[in-house]
Amino acid sequence: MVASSASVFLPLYLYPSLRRNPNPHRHSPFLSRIKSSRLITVSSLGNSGDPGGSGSGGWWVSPNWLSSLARSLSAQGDDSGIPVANARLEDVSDLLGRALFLPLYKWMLEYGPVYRLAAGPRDFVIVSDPATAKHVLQSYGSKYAKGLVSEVSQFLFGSGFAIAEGQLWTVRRRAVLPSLHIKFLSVMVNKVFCRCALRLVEKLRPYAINGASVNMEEKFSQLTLDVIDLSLFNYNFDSLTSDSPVIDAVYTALTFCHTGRHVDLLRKIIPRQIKAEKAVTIIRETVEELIAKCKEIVDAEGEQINGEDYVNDSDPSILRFLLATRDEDSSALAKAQEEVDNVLGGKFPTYDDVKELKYLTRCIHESMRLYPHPPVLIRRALVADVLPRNFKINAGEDIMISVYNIHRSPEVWDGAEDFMPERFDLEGPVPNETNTNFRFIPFSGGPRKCVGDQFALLEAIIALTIFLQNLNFELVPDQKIGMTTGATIHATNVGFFGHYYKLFLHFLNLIA
Ligand code: HEM
Repeated sequence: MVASSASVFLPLYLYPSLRRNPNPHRHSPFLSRIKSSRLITVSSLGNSGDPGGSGSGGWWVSPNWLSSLARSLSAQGDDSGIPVANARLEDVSDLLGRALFLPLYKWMLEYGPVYRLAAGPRDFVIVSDPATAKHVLQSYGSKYAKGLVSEVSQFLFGSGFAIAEGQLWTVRRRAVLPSLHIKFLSVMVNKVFCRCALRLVEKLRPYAINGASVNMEEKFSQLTLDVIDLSLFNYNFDSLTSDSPVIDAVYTALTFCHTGRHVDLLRKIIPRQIKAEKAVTIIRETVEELIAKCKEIVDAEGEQINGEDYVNDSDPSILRFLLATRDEDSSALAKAQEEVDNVLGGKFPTYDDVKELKYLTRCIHESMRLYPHPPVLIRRALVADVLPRNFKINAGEDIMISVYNIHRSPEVWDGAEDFMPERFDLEGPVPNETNTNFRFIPFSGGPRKCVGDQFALLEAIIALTIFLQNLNFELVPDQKIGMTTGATIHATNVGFFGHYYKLFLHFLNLIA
């Protein structure tokens, strides 16, 4: 029998940033009104002395202009049947400046699982209902496209796979899928996942010995970058032990993408834009170099892979997690740690061991349910459509599927806010969009579902296993940990407060 002491985890996140963009298909009279009026900017919304108040104190527009606008729009013959959310200024500053998904959740409770939101000169239909999400995600290509996400990410990714549409995307998806086959993943476990996780444990060991606290969000991000670089490109950025110009460039580009101010003419003048341009050049050059290197290896090896080795695209999984903050989460991780000790008895995890780490795997799923890494998915209607609840959608309309809302909706889950790994049957299949009927969609669903889901889940399981074998984590008390949106979800207050943990060495007590 094995006994152990404990600590805990939860997720990290990645997702596209949003940017408003005029919809040419609807409401053009209002658009031109908005463009010509001196509207307050998003950043000034957050610094208001009178948010949502009477309109005194220097506001150029009524504090409730969004709601008025939305109502005027629906009065103009909107027969969609979709309720319009009454957005106030303070909500909108949250929406655009901070954790995008939090006001969306509030409005779901008020207006139901499908509602319309006027976010400045653009309106979105927000979807928080599994059946509607399924309809939209599965109709990619025939009725829906990526739309806005592709437009705003072009600066960073060009016509890269994740944002490409049409034939270009089809060809790339067919080419990439086979490369994430099971044979590749099983090799990754030992060669990359274990290696990178152990390297991080070694970095953390002095903290555990000295009782110093550590910002774990930062460490997990570095670990992920290392894993991706080494596994996908066979390239060692070693971001855990050195400052890499490429990693710097990635951060710079992503931050710039989040703020979303890319006006072509200004790129050569404004220092921040010049810096972002340089960062993108570094990334492109590095990636081109890596691709050339990979091509050489493939040509030299000429390896053939059997069809049955390929990862099934409809399988689910997950990436990684943060340390949890609540009592029930701590006890869940203590249980996961006990499972790790029992199953492995201190040896390194292998690909086959992962099947036995059932509880730990469900902890990861549960953390992905509560903290989905892209909390929203964006689509644009290619044609007019009718959604499952009989709501009508016009061609060109933007839809935001709130994964966060679906995952936390009291209509969808019992005890939606609670961390309960056992809600996913330990003996059943790992949850995915298919076997939960789109109630659980951390990796999206339909044709544009994540291709790295298996990779991500394996990485998370192996990393967490190795951490739990070696370390105990205890959250430094009284930290204000919040969430915000960027190119990835971030914890707020990190840097001074937030996500600091005290580490302790974990001793495996083998009792005969
Ligand atoms: C926890 C980790 C991850 C999460 C939560 C995640 C989530 C997602 C989601 C939600 C999408 C679909 C977006 C949409 O429907 O608009 C997506 C797409 C994609 N993901 Fe992931 N992902 C993760 C890790 C990975 C990894 C490790 C890889 C590569 C090994 C990867 C590669 C991709 C690619 C290439 C696409 C685009 C697929 C397409 O457009 O056809 N992801 N991811």
